[in-house]
Amino acid sequence: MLTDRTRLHIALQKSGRLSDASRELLRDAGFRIQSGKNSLTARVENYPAELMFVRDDDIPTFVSDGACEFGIVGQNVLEEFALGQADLGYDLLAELGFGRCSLKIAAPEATPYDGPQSLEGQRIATSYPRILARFLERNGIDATIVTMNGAVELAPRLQIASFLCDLVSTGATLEANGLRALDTVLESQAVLIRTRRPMDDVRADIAAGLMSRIDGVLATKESKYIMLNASSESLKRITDLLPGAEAPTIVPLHGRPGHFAVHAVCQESVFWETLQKLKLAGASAILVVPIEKMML
Ligand SMILES: Nc1ncnc2c1ncn2[C@@H]1O[C@H](COP(=O)(O)OP(=O)(O)OP(=O)(O)O)[C@@H](O)[C@H]1O
Ligand SMILES: O=P(O)(O)OC[C@H]1O[C@H](OP(=O)(O)OP(=O)(O)O)[C@H](O)[C@@H]1O
Ligand SMILES: [Mg+2]
Repeated sequence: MLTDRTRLHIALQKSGRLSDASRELLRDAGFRIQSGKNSLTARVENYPAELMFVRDDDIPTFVSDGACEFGIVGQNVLEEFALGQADLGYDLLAELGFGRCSLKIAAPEATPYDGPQSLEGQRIATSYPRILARFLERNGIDATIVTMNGAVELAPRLQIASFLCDLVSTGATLEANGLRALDTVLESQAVLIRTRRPMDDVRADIAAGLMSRIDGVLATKESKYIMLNASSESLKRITDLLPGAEAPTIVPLHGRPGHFAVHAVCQESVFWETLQKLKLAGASAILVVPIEKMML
């Protein structure tokens, strides 16, 4: 099938850990997606873009080759791909905040470990041989890498290797297999990538529109609108405490001389600790509300 060159193509994982959150991100950006889960492609009804549902391992290749202009993939998969390339064919545009996991060295509970030197001369099973090879090289360790495509946690029981290097999130899979995490090789989350292949002007415009909407969604995810009251003496201390807020709006409170309402967009998470500090600094009637849309 020839792809439609007047539309953008976005590669997403078909079914797996990143599928739902990838679609949700696009929906939050206002893109209406037509198809159900079993189709291999879907049109965006209200934007000249088409989604291609593929295995996550293929996403870096499709984007580098320009078959898809954009892709959403885990940094672990992207890094493993990149380490096998002489030149990169994509740019990393944004970290998306989901699909967080770590690539960790693990071994059966009783295996002693005093840092990477304990791996010297050992066999380590992994689906990420290039990332593991870099970790070993950086630590000056000589070990044998055994590449497996899945079920890496079984390697010690099968006596294929005494250590493994695999993705860990909650640690439940390691625990269920009598394993313990020993070292972190890579921290990962889903990222948005764009091809380095040149686009014609029309598609470059469509791509810029898509990016601006996604940037908006990412900015609103962390951002909150904060409102509070403060006296003139506490204003400076309070505005200094507002996380990631530029130029708050400060207006006098009607009928309360020397008192002000402070409104600000905070572009970082607002934690309970921050609210407590604001209160101690003299703020009252503190409200934190989510922001639905933002265009920067
Ligand atoms: N336990 C986890 N928690 C959070 N994110 C994870 C976890 N495991 C993996 N991920 C992230 O999600 C990505 C996809 O994981 P998944 O297990 O669905 O991949 P897969 O089985 O290789 O799928 P595919 O069929 O597309 O090849 C991983 O590459 C990683 O970035
Ligand atoms: O630390 P945890 O929260 O237990 O998560 C880790 C597990 O999650 C991933 O596999 P997944 O469940 O996606 O299945 P897969 O191996 O079939 O891809 C990963 O490969 C680990 O096995
Ligand atoms: Mg895969």
